[in-house]
Amino acid sequence: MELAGLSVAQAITRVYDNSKYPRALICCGPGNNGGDDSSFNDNDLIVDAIFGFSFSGEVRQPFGQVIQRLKGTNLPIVSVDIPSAWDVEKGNIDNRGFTPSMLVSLTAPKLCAKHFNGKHFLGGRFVPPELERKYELNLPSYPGSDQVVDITNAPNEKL
Ligand SMILES: NC(=O)C1=CN([C@@H]2O[C@H](COP(=O)(O)OP(=O)(O)OC[C@H]3O[C@@H](n4cnc5c(N)ncnc54)[C@H](O)[C@@H]3O)[C@@H](O)[C@H]2O)[C@H](O)CC1
Repeated sequence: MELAGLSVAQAITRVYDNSKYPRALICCGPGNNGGDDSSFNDNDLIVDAIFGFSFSGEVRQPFGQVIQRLKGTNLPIVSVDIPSAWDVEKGNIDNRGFTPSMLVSLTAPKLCAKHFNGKHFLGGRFVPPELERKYELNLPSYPGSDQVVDITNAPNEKL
């Protein structure tokens, strides 16, 4: 989990210069995808760590209010693993969620990432090679000791 968090931080600093975006609001949910909450005011960027791959169905309260606020914001949103309220496989069905500016997929992109066209990083550099082979994950190479790899222009069928 710490390595996943490091990946997210590294991906954000690649795209959002810390001098221009010094304050980030981290929106966290009840599962492993997050664990914190704060105010929307006085921030430059929002990190959406509300729901990850165990999200299903329609958003239950009190999270519905948070998703509505995120739908209305003009601030850039960086989603962790899954844009919250998106169907994990089908994406933003019935426009229930928002479209983030950037997505940091962890371990491997989930099917919903096929419906995302913004800046896309892969993080979570902790998959043992034998598991990668067993599940035919076909993960891209991480440069040097980087914790993230930019997969914005990677063809969907290769992920
Ligand atoms: N397991 C791994 O290999 C790794 C996972 N990582 C991160 O963990 C999340 C998945 O975590 P998990 O706890 O399984 O699920 P969520 O974070 O999605 O939280 C589930 C949480 O949400 C509630 N919930 C589900 N549906 C709804 C709904 N419709 N409305 C309201 N609330 C809902 C549910 O009850 C639970 O409380 C994964 O995506 C990664 O971000 C890391 O990558 C490390 C490796």
